[in-house]
Amino acid sequence: MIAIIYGSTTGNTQDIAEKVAQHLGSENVELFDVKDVGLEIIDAFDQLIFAIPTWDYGEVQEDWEEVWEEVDNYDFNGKTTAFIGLGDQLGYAEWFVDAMGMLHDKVVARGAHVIGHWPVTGYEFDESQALTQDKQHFVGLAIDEDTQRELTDERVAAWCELIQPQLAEAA
Ligand SMILES: Cc1cc2nc3c(=O)[nH]c(=O)nc-3n(C[C@H](O)[C@H](O)[C@H](O)COP(=O)(O)O)c2cc1C
Repeated sequence: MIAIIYGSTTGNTQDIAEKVAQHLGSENVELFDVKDVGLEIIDAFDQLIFAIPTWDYGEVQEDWEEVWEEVDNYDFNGKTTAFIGLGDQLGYAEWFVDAMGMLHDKVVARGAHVIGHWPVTGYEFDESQALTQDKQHFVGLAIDEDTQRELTDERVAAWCELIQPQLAEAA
């Protein structure tokens, strides 16, 4: 089973988490709102997808903020992990999907095996904390419901196809 753990203030990240669950097959996925369940469920899953929007100029979303310090208490060794970040590349071009990068860095430091890097092609932003070292990829799926909503469905579908074989391998 795959756990998708999300936080969402205005519902966009929840929508994307649900779309990803549909693509991966609802029978393979359990969805958790971090506001309701916290992080304890991490221990019960070896395949995790974290979904997090960025708020307030490069800050993590409020429900993630509540559990932020606790992330460091978990051991992610042996866990296959992917990330989804929501943001607005025009309105917040200097902080685009920063929170995804911040969460990624914490989880990687605790041993996670990360899958699902996603090309920066097709996005326009100035800076992001969620880039790989060569700056050619995001560390996970970047979704912009504010300015590129029309691209969301194809991005979600393509990203799910990308991660699905790696999830199957890890299962
Ligand atoms: C006040 C405010 C601040 C925001 N700050 C950022 C930001 O720093 N970086 C970014 O990429 N997006 C930013 N956004 C855009 C949100 O991340 C985006 O609307 C996202 O889809 C919200 O997800 P949610 O509905 O799951 O909370 C901001 C939006 C608002 C309204």
